[in-house]
Amino acid sequence: MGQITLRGIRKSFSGVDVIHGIDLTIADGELAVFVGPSGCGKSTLLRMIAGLDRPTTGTIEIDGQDVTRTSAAERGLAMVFQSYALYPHMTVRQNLSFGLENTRMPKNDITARVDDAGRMLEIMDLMDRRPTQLSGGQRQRVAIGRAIVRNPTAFLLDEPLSNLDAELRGSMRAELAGLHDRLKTTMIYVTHDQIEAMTLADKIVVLRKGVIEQVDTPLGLYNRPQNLFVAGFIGAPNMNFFNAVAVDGQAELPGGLRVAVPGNGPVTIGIRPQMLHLADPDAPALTGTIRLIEALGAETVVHAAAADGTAMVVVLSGQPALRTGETIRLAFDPDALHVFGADGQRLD
Ligand SMILES: Nc1ncnc2c1ncn2[C@@H]1O[C@H](COP(=O)(O)OP(=O)(O)OP(=O)(O)O)[C@@H](O)[C@H]1O
Repeated sequence: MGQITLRGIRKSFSGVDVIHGIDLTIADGELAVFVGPSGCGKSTLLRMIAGLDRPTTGTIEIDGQDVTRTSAAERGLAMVFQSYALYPHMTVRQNLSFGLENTRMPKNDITARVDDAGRMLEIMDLMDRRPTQLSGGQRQRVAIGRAIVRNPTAFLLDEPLSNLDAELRGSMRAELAGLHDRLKTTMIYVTHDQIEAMTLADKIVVLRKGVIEQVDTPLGLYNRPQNLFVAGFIGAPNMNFFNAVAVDGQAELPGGLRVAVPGNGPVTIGIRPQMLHLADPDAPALTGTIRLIEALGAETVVHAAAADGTAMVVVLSGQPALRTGETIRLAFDPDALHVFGADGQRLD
């Protein structure tokens, strides 16, 4: 089991509030990702779940038991950090078994667990090496192995891949997802990288300034962001935003294109760069002047500016014949629009 519930969690450091009241349940077996910009409180939240920090107010439950005042060691959780924190003077095998040697576990059982983890992570041939003789990816595997051998109720991972280069990060991400599929143990994973969050998570918790902005599946966040912050944070390149005024259920985009929108008064209309395509010559269109073209082969990223100066980014498939300085005329499916009110909340 490994259900984790946070109720009314607040945290202040020296009188400054950094977590403003968080209620959240992570189901048993779920892979939840905390994502948000630097300083939003992801690590602080994880450290409180781990028992390394105390909440100022609120309670933390694991499988229905209040553990708010329980020590880190007694919570049955395993934490993996960005800095692998391996013991440099010990071999890989010793690093893996060390945490179990202080328990009453028989030696044979320890060896069996360490071998299981070693096989799972494909590091059996590295067992006699010391951390300095390992690559960054191998070290991170050992750090994860050290968490696995403890057979924890849940894994808490704080930016575990951020020391690795982009390619290795991608393959380790896939390995972690595979590991979670096999172990089916609750995992909470902290990252500021929304692509990492999108590819790994069952559930994403988007944080900003110590507040939860939205909790949803990756596609739930992508398809129906509840506010401007989530809309702008999830998805790459970022969503395009146009300020407009809704009158009688209609608003005008740059170029004079009228679209149906819910509500009245000032609105922000969002369209993802991938949802735009070139308009037919005579059709009404969203228009802008092309500033920069990035030809990536399979797709072309066009940076343009509307007449009022609003920047927009368009991802077109293939290699359309476009030039900087030209006007680009764009169309989209009306369902692709995201409309937000003056308070930044989604309107439909
Ligand atoms: N021990 C501490 N004392 C004082 N302030 C702290 C302490 N730990 C964290 N903070 C503050 O709390 C806020 C949240 O920090 P936290 O490390 O949780 O953010 P984060 O989302 O994990 O950021 P990052 O992605 O940069 O690691 C920040 O403003 C930080 O300066």
